[in-house]
Amino acid sequence: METAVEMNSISHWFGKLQVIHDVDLNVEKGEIYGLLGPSGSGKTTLVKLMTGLLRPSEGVVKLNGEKMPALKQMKQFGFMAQSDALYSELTGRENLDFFASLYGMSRKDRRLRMEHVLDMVNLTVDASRPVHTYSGGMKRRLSLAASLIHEPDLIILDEPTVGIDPVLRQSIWNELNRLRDNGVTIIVTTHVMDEAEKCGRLALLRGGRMMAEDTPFRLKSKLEVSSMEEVFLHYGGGIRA
Ligand SMILES: Nc1ncnc2c1ncn2[C@@H]1O[C@H](COP(=O)(O)OP(=O)(O)OP(=O)(O)O)[C@@H](O)[C@H]1O
Repeated sequence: METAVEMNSISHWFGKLQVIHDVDLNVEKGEIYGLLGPSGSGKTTLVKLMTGLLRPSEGVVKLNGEKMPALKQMKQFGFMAQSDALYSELTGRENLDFFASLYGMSRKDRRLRMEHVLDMVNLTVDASRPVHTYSGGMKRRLSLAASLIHEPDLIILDEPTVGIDPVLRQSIWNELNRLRDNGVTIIVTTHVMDEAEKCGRLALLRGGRMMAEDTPFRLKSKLEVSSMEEVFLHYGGGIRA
């Protein structure tokens, strides 16, 4: 198996506060890897460290075997942050066109790809409206579409389905599974249990520490419990950091 993301002995401090404690993590190419943990456990910080948005105080991050930060790698992944980086005066389609242009896609590729990702997130009908008229969920969906516009082979999604209704959430997960089947690596942070259940492997975080890492099935069977909720409570709620 080839490794998409490798984190070795990662620790991170904000000032005097240590928020990540000696994390080792490997994400294989073509898997859906989840980071599950309560609020403040370090999920966003970890994904920012992966993407090179933050440099770790200690340790090494590699993307596709290359030490970060590396410009080439930074162009090759899609990142959907928690806060939407959209232009509210522009329409949905204009926003996507802008992001596509950053990646140097040709006009024709851009048009085809835009329509595809708009359809995927069910925004085709609303694509000509300015983003300031969108609901929170619509903005999230547009952000997701923007992170996929250049067909990246690694996508990192920070709580992608917050504010998205269950039907659409299901359709987004269908699309993520389809991308995975085509060899795309997906890293997703979540604190929603049914979403965690859909990941191939999961890392459970608590207080910036990796408490456990395995498939959802094995995490449950090791603890002899039947739900992810119980796993989450065992590692997240039952142990004080
Ligand atoms: N720029 C920063 N400066 C100082 N402390 C920070 C900064 N960013 C995050 N932190 C702290 O680091 C810890 C981890 O935060 P992080 O955002 O990574 O958690 P999270 O698991 O993503 O939480 P949530 O689910 O609420 O988004 C928290 O204690 C947070 O207050």
